[in-house]
Amino acid sequence: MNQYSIPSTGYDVFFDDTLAELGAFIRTNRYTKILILTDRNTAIHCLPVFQSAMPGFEGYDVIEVDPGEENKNIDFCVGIWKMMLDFGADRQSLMINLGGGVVTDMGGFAASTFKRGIDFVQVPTTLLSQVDASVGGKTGIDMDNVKNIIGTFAQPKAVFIAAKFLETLDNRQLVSGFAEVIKHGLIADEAFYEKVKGLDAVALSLEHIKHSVVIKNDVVTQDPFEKGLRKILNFGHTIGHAIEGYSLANDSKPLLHGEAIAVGMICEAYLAHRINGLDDDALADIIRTFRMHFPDYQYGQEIYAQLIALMKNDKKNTGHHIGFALLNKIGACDIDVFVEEGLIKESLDFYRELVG
Ligand SMILES: NC(=O)c1ccc[n+]([C@@H]2O[C@H](COP(=O)([O-])OP(=O)(O)OC[C@H]3O[C@@H](n4cnc5c(N)ncnc54)[C@H](O)[C@@H]3O)[C@@H](O)[C@H]2O)c1
Ligand SMILES: O=C(O)C(=O)C[C@@H](O)[C@H](O)[C@H](O)COP(=O)(O)O
Ligand SMILES: [Zn+2]
Repeated sequence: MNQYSIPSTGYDVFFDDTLAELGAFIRTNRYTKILILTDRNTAIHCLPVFQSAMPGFEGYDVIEVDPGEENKNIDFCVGIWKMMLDFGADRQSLMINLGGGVVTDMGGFAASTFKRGIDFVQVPTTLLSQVDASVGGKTGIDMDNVKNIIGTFAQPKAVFIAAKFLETLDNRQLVSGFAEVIKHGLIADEAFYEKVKGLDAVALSLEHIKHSVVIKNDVVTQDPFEKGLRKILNFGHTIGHAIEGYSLANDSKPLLHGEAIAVGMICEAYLAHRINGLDDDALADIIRTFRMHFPDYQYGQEIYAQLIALMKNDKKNTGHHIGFALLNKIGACDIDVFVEEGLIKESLDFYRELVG
């Protein structure tokens, strides 16, 4: 039985630990073939939960990929497309993406391009994918450490959020997802930010998850193709994605997405303070919050050229100008703020000296 749902852009986001709505969706839609995309970890921890929620439902094939951001690329996508062919998927087939943001992004991309697009649903199993990645229809893969540079806007047929999946998620992954929860408060809802900023990620309740999704969904339903408002969801990501891409290429234990954008949000809060009216207290509060939850990231000035080169691929850029979404206060964010390289480097210095 459905406990709670939110209408999005032509589909619903269901919150339901029993996955009963997913069962009903499958029964009602009579797909010719059902494929479930997992990674190795969600095959172990989440597929059995899915199977026990749907006893007797056996008519599906499973495609399993290696876990992790380093595998969110065209090679794995080709592997997925080949498996879809091998399993005989046609245009009336359904792809169920059962996993974190890597699986929902790459599975959504693979489904939205296979035979020019087949139906897919998102069953997010990490905090990050529940509060952010599964909602809004951004799908994609990375290339040459440039994040999400190939992709589509493609809406799922539904999103099914079962918080019980989080029981097997490790603490580092929970905290990574918490970065996007905090971001949602910072860009759009000061009271929510105040409520969650001091919590432990493991103490987040279903209500916090729902509210975070409501904030994201409110933005993406107003601007599904990121023509304007939706860019606020990218606060922290111009610098954060560059740091994430750099870390993926260079670190033996790369930063997770949430960890990287936490660094990015501190740098971009600094930029907001310098040029967009964010006051001293707000900057200090944001720094305190992220440093309380996230590990410091050490880097030297010698990596700035690589970071700037990565930022030059940001999708919010216009011509040679690097685009940002910057807070003007906690709970409000401006878009299309273009910042020159000298000041971006100053913000990288600011973070480096802060953690140095
Ligand atoms: N499309 C969007 O709007 C959007 C939004 C935010 C982030 N993203 C993308 O999401 C990705 C990050 O997603 P993520 O943080 O979920 O990472 P992830 O998909 O890599 O999952 C993190 C790890 O947890 C494991 N895992 C997943 N569910 C589990 C469970 N229930 N129990 C145990 N282990 C489990 C995975 O196998 C993986 O090792 C990035 O690529 C980021 O760019 C997309
Ligand atoms: O949904 C959005 O829009 C977002 O920007 C959410 C981000 O948290 C997410 O990381 C997204 O994948 C970034 O998209 P990109 O277009 O900057 O690659
Ligand atoms: Zn993000």
